[in-house]
Amino acid sequence: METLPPLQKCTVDKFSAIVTRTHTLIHSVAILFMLYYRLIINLKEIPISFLPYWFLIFVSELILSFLRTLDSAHIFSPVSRSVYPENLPPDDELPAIDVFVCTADPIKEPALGVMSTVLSAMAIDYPPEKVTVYLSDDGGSVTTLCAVREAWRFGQVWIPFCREFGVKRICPETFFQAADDEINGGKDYLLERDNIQKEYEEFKERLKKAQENGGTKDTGVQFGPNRDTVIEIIGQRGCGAKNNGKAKLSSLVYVSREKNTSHPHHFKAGALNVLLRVSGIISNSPYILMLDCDMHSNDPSSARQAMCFHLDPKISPSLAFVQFPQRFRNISKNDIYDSAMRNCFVVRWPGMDGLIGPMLSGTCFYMKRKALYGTAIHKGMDLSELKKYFGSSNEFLNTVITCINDKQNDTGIKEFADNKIQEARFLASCTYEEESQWGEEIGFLYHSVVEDYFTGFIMHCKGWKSVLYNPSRPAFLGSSTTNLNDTLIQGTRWNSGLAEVLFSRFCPLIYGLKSRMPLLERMCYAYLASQPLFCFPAWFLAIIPQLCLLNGIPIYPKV
Ligand SMILES: O=c1ccn([C@@H]2O[C@H](COP(=O)(O)OP(=O)(O)O[C@H]3O[C@H](CO)[C@@H](O)[C@H](O)[C@H]3O)[C@@H](O)[C@H]2O)c(=O)[nH]1
Ligand SMILES: [Mn+2]
Repeated sequence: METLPPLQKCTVDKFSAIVTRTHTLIHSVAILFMLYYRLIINLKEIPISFLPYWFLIFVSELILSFLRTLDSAHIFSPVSRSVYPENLPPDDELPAIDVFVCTADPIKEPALGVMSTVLSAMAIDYPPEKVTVYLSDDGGSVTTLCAVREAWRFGQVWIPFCREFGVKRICPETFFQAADDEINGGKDYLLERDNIQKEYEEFKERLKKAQENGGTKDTGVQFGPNRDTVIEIIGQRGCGAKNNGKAKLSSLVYVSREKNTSHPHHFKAGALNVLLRVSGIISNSPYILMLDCDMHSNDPSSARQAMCFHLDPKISPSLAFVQFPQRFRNISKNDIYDSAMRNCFVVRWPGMDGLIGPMLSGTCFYMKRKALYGTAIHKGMDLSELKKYFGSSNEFLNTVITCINDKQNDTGIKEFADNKIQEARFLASCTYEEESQWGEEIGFLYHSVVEDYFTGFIMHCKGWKSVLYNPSRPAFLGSSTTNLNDTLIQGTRWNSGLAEVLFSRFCPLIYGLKSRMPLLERMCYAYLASQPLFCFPAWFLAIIPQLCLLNGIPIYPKV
């Protein structure tokens, strides 16, 4: 049998595994000694008034030992991966990709940053007719709608420019800010660069005006707290005007779902599920790249890198998503709050990658659409069965059938009739999900505000796998929290979301056991879900030893 050239390789990092396992062993022995000391101590010798202190310290030590034990699973067998995109099938055989970009607040997430993400997504190195970019605007803002129209206009010159000169920094904002543009072009390049820079300044100016006027008056739509769906095909496989029409552009779609204060909107998970349905009837691509609006693409080759995993027949049948690490461009020198989250992306995720896969991390991942459609769905189901899961739109159900039969459209948007827009609006309405399994079994799950963690966990429980790919050039770059206030708000949200999972029937240690998730992977999920418990030892150990010291109460053995 002919062997195909490899698409990807996975290497176990043996040295790191030995070091970390030895460290875990030594650490565990120390923990056992400590627990032994607490247990053999004769409580009768301790004055009654000291007992509460002893008890709280002991509880803290137990919680920390428990967390430490769970944590050790992460580093059991770290792996690293490499890809060979040159071995991918020819462009016309590559599968189509939908890109989802989410924005929610036009003030906190300024239009220029959001449009940088949109433009960088449109400029990825992939056949443009196979890419459809969707912008979900949960803020329902006229400014964003105007801005995305302007972005399409600027894209007509920006994308041909990136293609022609092989620009890697495909986000215009970072391209023009950087001192070195990584390109060794001649006079032609410099001239063109100057032209594009002028166009970029004008584009920024137009965005600024749109922001000042609250959008221009001729948008033809009205937004408010209770508002209708707005879906607009901003551009459909257009051609770059400045390149004699040679360089094609991917399609761009704007979606602002219906909002009504009497219906729950389920935050980002709700927005993503609307995009899943709307994109289903527009382009129905088998793979989806998800990006937060502050996370732009920094390397055009990420799509091909991800396809090296998704198209590898050895791993692809059970592969749900390829996660890229989140990397940030605004990290301060000392990063005292670990806003870069190196503990996840550098240490824990590569370790989980050696088990059944890293957790879903909200943004920077290429997901297989089918994996979001639940495991209860199988080939041969009829429309009435599917309706119970996916709601009542026959048009959408047909796209689900195409998806589960692996017969998806590989060419992005084909033709787009007005009646489809009507159907798309119906799919984005706030009542569509009633009497369906959206958010329960289908799509992104609503059980927790950390929808990424929870959706990924359930996928792994159902037998799907994931991989982490960490290229040397960051594939995506975003902005992280940089001050204590924002870090605390974000931390509170994450921890309350994790607590929702920990104290529910989905508690990873129990639910994972029922669904036969491997023990080490279960421990990793349980570790993250148990993060909120850290607050108890943190409080107790920050207060009690000091009080005991001042009052002459011994809580540790004499040395
Ligand atoms: O109702 C909402 C709320 C948020 N978002 C978007 O969701 C993204 C993430 O929200 P953000 O407020 O920036 O949350 P972070 O804490 O920074 O996000 C991290 O944590 C989230 C929850 O786990 C993940 O979804 C994200 O991908 C991950 O980057 C942003 O693009 C928002 O615009 C919506 O679209 N609708
Ligand atoms: Mn964010």
